[in-house]
Amino acid sequence: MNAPVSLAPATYDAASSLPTPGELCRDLPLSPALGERVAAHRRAIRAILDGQDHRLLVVVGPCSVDDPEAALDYARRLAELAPKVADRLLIVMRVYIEKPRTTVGWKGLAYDPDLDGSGDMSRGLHASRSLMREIAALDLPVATELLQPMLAPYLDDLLSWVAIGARTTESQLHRELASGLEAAVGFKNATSGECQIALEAMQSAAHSHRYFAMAEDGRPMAQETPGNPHTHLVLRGGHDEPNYSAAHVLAARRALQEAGLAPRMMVDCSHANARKDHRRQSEVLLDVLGQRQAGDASLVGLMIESHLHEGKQPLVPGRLRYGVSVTDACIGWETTENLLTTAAERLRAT
Ligand SMILES: O=C[C@H](O)[C@H](O)COP(=O)(O)O
Ligand SMILES: C=C(OP(=O)(O)O)C(=O)O
Repeated sequence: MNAPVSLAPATYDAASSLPTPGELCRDLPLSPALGERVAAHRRAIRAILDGQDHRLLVVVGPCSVDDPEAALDYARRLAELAPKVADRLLIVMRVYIEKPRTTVGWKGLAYDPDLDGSGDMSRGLHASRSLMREIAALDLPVATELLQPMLAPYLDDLLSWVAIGARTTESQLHRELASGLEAAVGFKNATSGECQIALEAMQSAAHSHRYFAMAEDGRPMAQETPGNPHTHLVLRGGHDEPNYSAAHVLAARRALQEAGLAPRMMVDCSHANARKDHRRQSEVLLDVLGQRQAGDASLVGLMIESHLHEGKQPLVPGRLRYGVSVTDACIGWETTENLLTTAAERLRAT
């Protein structure tokens, strides 16, 4: 007879234990003033999605945070620029602390803050929450991709916009998670380019769910969610084929309307829309701006992958260049500043 399957780990290593969400949030609390600020950021994003505010939502920042100091340096520059374009753009910073990988690779600050495979996840969680707190305190709304549902209760009080990525939009777990978030959620089309799964994700997330979750004290709990009405499609292209053209946007808008969903979309200027060449992001952005100027109000947002310096670098511990992406290639700060300033000017002229 087979031995009964044991679900307990063979050995328990105390060094691998993590803080509970409650413990981390007590160490790095959300002050009432910061809580108000996050609430205001969320309201501003919802107003755009509801069509009450006609500014363009721009989610911009590094592909991934590998160095919190460089991310903060970037955030300070962005926080200085944001008020100068605030009449036309609502700037939200990408603070991506976990990364989905096509096969394997570094999975982000939360998993491996030392970037050397040592995987100090406890420190990774601390660094991630601490950074998000500092960025929100600069009055920049914080955006992230929620990939591991267990991480949400460690961070969700700080998030104003959440991505469910191309590799997880079809996952029921992520739809359940989105249904309980107060932040707005963008569902990306699949890596194949298929958009239908994102529409289905929006329908699912709008409903209430009951699912397996983790409470503040780390205990499993049955989580009830109210449903999230503030979701939208993110067009990111697929298999190196862009999907931001006016024809693609029209097709997506019709599909949303036929599904009874609000016709609101964000275009990700990077990924397959840029055919994985970061320099093409400007081209995509200018095209989308042209569509907006021609009157397409369903295009409510843009996403840009940008860091302090252009390009990307291989992840070689001890030999990393400051402010250069270790995941997807990004545009540099000067290009970003010019692009956002140009975008605001063009929208003013419309
Ligand atoms: O934006 C990030 C990447 O495109 C995604 O995480 C996949 O990365 P990979 O193909 O380098 O693993
Ligand atoms: C991983 C990302 O995007 P996608 O899910 O579109 O590949 C990202 O925006 O970092």
